[in-house]
Amino acid sequence: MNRWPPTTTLALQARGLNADLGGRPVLHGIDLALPAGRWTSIVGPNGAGKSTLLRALADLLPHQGTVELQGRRLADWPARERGQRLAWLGQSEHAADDLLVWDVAMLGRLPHRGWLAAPDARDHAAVEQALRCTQAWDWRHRSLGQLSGGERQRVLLARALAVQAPVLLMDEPLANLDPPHQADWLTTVRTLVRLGHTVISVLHEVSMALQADDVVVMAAGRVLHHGAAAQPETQRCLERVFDHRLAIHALQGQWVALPVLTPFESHLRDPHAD
Ligand SMILES: Nc1ncnc2c1ncn2[C@@H]1O[C@H](COP(=O)(O)OP(=O)(O)OP(=O)(O)O)[C@@H](O)[C@H]1O
Repeated sequence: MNRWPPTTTLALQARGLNADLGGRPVLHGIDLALPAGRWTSIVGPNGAGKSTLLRALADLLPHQGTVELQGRRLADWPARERGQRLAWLGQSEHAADDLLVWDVAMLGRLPHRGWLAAPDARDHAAVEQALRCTQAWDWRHRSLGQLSGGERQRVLLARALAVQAPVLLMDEPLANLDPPHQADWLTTVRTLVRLGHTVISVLHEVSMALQADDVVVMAAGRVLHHGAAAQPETQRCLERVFDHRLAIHALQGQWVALPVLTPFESHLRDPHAD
């Protein structure tokens, strides 16, 4: 039987993490140990604090408490080394519309390049591999502003992949992606994990989140549960945190979350009534 938590090294560890937004506490003393070489999904209702937690883990947000990346406090890593080890894909990221797709992906190589140094062959190879992986290679000469929402998301994903970091944090990476590209993303994540990378993603699609090795369930700025996706305790916690408005079923060797419909009086009024 598989034991959980797995006895492995940690990619990221948070201790006593608190964060405020707009003067309001949003994260409340979060302790979290995220194992290396696994894919962890962070799931919870709207406003639970998932994005805030991810941003705090990436040190993109002022916070109290400590975060360690590969056993060393974030603040103690030289910026460049940290940038090589921790890649980030944010939610609805803004990037300059006039930048070419190639140049956006090349931004992922900045932590690997010397000050004002031109990209070398390794940078070119990493960018090409990332753009091909997200099937954005054919648009490399187009500007970001000429792309649809999903195409743009694939370029931003390529930028994160081009870093070739051992740890990847992704907030809503599936936003705007059609089903084939969601499936491609899944394949990419599985491949990265097989190669020893750590992936931590915030996902709204619970069925997709259940494909991960582990799931962190959040509500109201706290971690309610952290366990293997296949564990019954994890799945019951997910059903609970969404007020039993979804039910998790086994289907063809995968876990799927289906909506639970309850009869309720509609807030929509029939304009022809009366
Ligand atoms: N700039 C801000 N100022 C004040 N409060 C904020 C700000 N940004 C977010 N919040 C609040 O912080 C809480 C956590 O937000 P966060 O975006 O981390 O939640 P989330 O779990 O990622 O939500 P969602 O599933 O809707 O993306 C929410 O209650 C939200 O209203």
